[in-house]
Amino acid sequence: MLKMGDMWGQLGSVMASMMFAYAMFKQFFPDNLGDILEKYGQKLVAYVYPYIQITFDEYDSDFYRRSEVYSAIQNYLSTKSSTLAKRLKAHEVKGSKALVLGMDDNEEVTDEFEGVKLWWASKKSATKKASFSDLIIGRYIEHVMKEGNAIKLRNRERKLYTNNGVRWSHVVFEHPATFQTLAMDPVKKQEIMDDLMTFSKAEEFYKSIGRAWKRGYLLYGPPGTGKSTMIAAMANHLGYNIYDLELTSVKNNTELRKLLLETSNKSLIVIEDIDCSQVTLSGLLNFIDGLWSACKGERLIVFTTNHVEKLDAALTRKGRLDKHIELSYCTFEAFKVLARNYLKLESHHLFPTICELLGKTNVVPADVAEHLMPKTLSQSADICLQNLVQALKKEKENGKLIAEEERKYGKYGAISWKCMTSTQDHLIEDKKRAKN
Ligand SMILES: Nc1ncnc2c1ncn2[C@@H]1O[C@H](COP(=O)(O)OP(=O)(O)OP(=O)(O)O)[C@@H](O)[C@H]1O
Repeated sequence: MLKMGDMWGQLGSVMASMMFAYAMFKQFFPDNLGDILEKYGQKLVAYVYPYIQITFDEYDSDFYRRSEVYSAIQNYLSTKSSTLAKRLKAHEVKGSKALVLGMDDNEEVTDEFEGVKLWWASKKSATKKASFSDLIIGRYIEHVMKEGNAIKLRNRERKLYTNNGVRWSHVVFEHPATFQTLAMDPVKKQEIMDDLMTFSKAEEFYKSIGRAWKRGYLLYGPPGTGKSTMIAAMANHLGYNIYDLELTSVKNNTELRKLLLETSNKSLIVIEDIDCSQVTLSGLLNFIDGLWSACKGERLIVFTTNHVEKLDAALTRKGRLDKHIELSYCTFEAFKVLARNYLKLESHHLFPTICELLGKTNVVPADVAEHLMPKTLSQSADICLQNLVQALKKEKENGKLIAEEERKYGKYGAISWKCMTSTQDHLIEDKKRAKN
């Protein structure tokens, strides 16, 4: 499929040239004035002709390989789809997720940067010698390079690595989760997105303070609250690969070191269910800390646990891991995201009832999502919401019974009883009947 956003993804010519000029001059001078004036000498041209033209070759003349600047420009122009060229070329690009369209030779695209209008054109033939200006070209090209490389990163095919012993193998990572579809408190969500973005752009900062460019997150919360979903959303947000490190198949520190040194930059290293591992988390962190200096580039390391209370206190104290994120039971705000995802609903007359019930129950987003997922093609949103209301009412009743048990038999008696309720609902019914 051809993607509109990739319209300018390929300049598709032997050479790309960039022309820019202050917009107001463009109104007073014909485009070919430069050629005319050039006949009368460079000095006169520089004095009268307001355009500056810079050419970027597709191939590096010394090494005969494709220029990185050229491909960053291609990526940058791929977002300038608002100014469509009339003649396009289709290209298949290695490592990119879709076929892209680019402008044909001698087509033009306009851009604006800090109030200056610029024209990009693709040409087959070599253009005349470039003249440079310090005024904006440095900053503009820096901007094009930065944006172009970021776009390339977002578009690249990403990978999910898993280890079997000391060997990484990978599949293409195509998890659809995004922060938009993640059900959680919107303020907390925005804070995490900002934190990730700040980290991904902080190379200079980390360098200036003499620290490795890495950040550690701890995600904790009951099963089904979205820890794995958040990891996928993080990787999609940043355009990073994921390394899912299975610690149980790593025999010793030498193996761990080998695996970690093989991870690439712009990656997210995940260690799930750390509370179930033989390795202590603080031991692992000490080891990793010593290792990072050998790794170039940025890495995020994410630990997950269902039982934060089991983790070493030395680890959970501030400063050991950069960010602790609790994923919790479904709130009404989180429910609204799920209703939007699954039922395309912004409001419904059952929403106030659901809001009240969620306030009185501990239900994880995975269970709410399960009820919102239509069971048949014809199942309506009304039925899904009614099923959810029924399930929440039942959960509320269970909660009341547990509180009662807790009063009678103490906390631990009630907890073991709660464990039974998830699989043996009939026992609750029996208890209820016995009470009546
Ligand atoms: N916060 C959430 N937002 C959106 N979907 C969610 C969320 N939490 C759970 N889900 C849904 O429930 C499914 C299971 O959630 P997920 O695996 O992310 O939970 P988890 O906390 O990682 O669980 P576990 O601790 O058992 O690994 C997901 O595939 C997703 O469909």
